[in-house]
Amino acid sequence: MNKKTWKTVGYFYREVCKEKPVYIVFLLFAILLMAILPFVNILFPRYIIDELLGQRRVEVLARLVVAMVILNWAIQGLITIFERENYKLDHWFEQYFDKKFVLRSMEMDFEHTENPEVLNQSNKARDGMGWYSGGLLGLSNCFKEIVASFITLLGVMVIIAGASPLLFIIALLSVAGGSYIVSKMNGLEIATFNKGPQINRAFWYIHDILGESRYGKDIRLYGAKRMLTRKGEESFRGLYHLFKELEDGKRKWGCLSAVIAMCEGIGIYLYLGYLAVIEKITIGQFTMLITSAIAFRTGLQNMITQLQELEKKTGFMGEYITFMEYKDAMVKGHRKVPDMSHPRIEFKNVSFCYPRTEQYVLKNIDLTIEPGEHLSVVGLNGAGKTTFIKLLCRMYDVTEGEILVNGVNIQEYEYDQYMKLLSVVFQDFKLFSMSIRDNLRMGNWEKEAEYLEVLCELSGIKEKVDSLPNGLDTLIFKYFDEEGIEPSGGEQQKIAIARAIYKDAPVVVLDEPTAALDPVAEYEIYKQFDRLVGGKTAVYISHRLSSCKFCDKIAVFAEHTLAEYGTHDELVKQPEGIYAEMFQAQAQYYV
Ligand SMILES: Nc1ncnc2c1ncn2[C@@H]1O[C@H](COP(=O)(O)OP(=O)(O)OP(=O)(O)O)[C@@H](O)[C@H]1O
Repeated sequence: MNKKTWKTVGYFYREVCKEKPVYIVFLLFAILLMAILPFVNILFPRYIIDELLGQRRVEVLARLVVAMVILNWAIQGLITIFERENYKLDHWFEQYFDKKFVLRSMEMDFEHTENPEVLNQSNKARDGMGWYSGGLLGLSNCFKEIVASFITLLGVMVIIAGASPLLFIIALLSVAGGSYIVSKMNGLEIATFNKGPQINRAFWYIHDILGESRYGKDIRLYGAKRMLTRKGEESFRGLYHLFKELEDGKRKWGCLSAVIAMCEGIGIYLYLGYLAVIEKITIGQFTMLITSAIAFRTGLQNMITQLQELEKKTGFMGEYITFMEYKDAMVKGHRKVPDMSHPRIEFKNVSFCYPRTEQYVLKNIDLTIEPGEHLSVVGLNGAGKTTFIKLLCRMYDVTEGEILVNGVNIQEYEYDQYMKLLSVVFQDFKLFSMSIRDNLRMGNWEKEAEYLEVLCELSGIKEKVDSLPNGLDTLIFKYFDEEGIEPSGGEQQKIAIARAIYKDAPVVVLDEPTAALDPVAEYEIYKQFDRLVGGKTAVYISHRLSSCKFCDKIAVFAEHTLAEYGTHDELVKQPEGIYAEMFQAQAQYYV
C-alpha cells in the first residue's frame, strides 16, 4: 500500500472517529464474525461425515447438525445487524462528505471557480467519491474483507499445514495468477478515471445547456442545433469509447481468471482424491481439506484483491482530499469588522492583473469614497469598472497597492463579516429557481415581512408580485413548477436590486442596474435612488451618463486607469475630457 492509500484511509476514518465513533465498533464486530463463519462450515462437516461413515450415532449427528445450523444462523444474523447499522451510518456519511464538498466549493477562492484545472479536480472528487469507489461504504467493505480474510487465512493455514505443502503450492500459484489479473483490471479502471473528467464535463455541459430554457432562444435563432448535436455526439462517442475500452479489457482478463480457477480446482480434487483412494486421509478429512483449500484460495485471493482494490479506491477517494485541500491564495484576515454604518473606502495605488494573466487590467488606482457618498463609475467597455468592484468585494486580492475600509486593509478583516458590508448587484447576477421571497431574503429572516412589501414597491416589482396568485411565494423559473414565472430581463433586474437592498448593507454597489429596464422603470429607479440606498455609501456603474447627475462624484476609467474624477459639473466642462465627450455623444440623441 502506498503513501496515498494510508493518507486517504487516515483522512476518512479520522472523520468517522470524530463524528460517529460507533461506526468503528460495528465495523470491528462485523469483521470478527465474518472471520469466524467459514470455520463453522469447515470443521462441522468433517465430524458429521466421519460420524456418518463411522459409528452413525443419531444423537451425536443431531447435535452436530443443530449446532452447525444455529451457529451459522446466529453469526449470519449478527453480521446482518451490524452491517445494517453501518449501512445507515454510511448514508449519513455520504451526505456528510457531500456537504463538506459543497461547502468547500462555495468557500474556496473565487478565482478557483474560473480555473479549468480546479473544475476538473472538482469533477474527479465527485466521481471519485461516487461509483468509482463507493465512498466510505466501499472503503469499509474493503477493510472488512481484508481483515476477515486475513484472520480466516491464519486458521485455515493451521488446518492445511498438517495435510500437504503441495496443496499450498497449487493454491498459491492460482492466487498469484489471479492477483496479476486483478492488478491489470485495476490499471484499466484508473486509466478510465483519469481520462474521464474532461470528456464528462464536455458531455454534461451540453446536457446542462439543453436543460436550461434560457439557452432555448439563442439555440433556435442561431441554428445552433447542429453545432450542439455534433459536440454532444463527439463527447458521447468519447465517453462510449472510454468505457468500451474498459469493458473489453476487463472481459479479456476475466476469461483468463476463470481458466486459472478451473485448473486449480481440477488440481486440488485430483490430488486429494488420490490421497483418499490410497487411504492416507478419511472421507471427512477429504471434505474438510477440499473446503479448507478452497477457503485458503478464496481467502488469500480475496485479501490480495481487496488490498489492490483498497489502493485503487483510495486513489479515487484521494481526489476528494486533493480538492478539499486546494490551497487558497487569498489572505485570510481575522480582524472583527466593527459596527460601521458609514464606511470610508480608499483605493491606494491599486494595480491588478487576473490570475494566470500578465496584463494589468487596473493600474495605479487612487480613489477615495467618503462615507455616504454616491460615486458613479463610467468608462468604455473593458476599461476595468467591474474589476474595480470585484476587488472591493474581495473576489480577488489586489496585485499591488491596498484597499482600506475605515483605515484598515480589507484583507485584514474576517471575510464573512466583511461581506456583510456589501450589497452588490453584478451585471451577471443570478436568481435562483426558488420563490421570489427566498430570492429576496437569501436565508436572512431578520427583517419584518412588511419590509419586503416596501422593497417590492421601491424596486418596481410590486405590481407584478400582486398579479401572481401565490404572490411572493411564486417560484422563479419553471424548473420545478409549471406555475413558476419566467421573469423578463427587467423584472429579474428589479428583483436583484430589491434583494441587494433587502440585505441592508452599508455599502451598495449597482453594476449596470438599469441596463435591462425600460425608460420609465429606469426613471423610477433614478427617482427612488435616494430612498433605495438612503444615506448609504453607493457605487453606481452605468453607461447611461444621465445617472451620474444624482451621484456626488464621478470616476472615469479609461485604459485601465482612473482617467478623470470630479463632479458632473466639473467634468462636463473639461473641453478635451473623456466624460465630456461621452456625455455629449449621448446627449445629442436627446435634443
Ligand atoms: N476573470 C477574468 N479573467 C481574465 N480577464 C478578465 C476576467 N474578467 C474580466 N477580464 C478582463 O478584464 C478587462 C476589464 O473587464 P471589466 O469587466 O472590468 O470591464 P468593464 O469596464 O466592466 O467593461 P463593461 O463596460 O463591458 O462591463 C477586460 O479586458 C476583460 O476581458
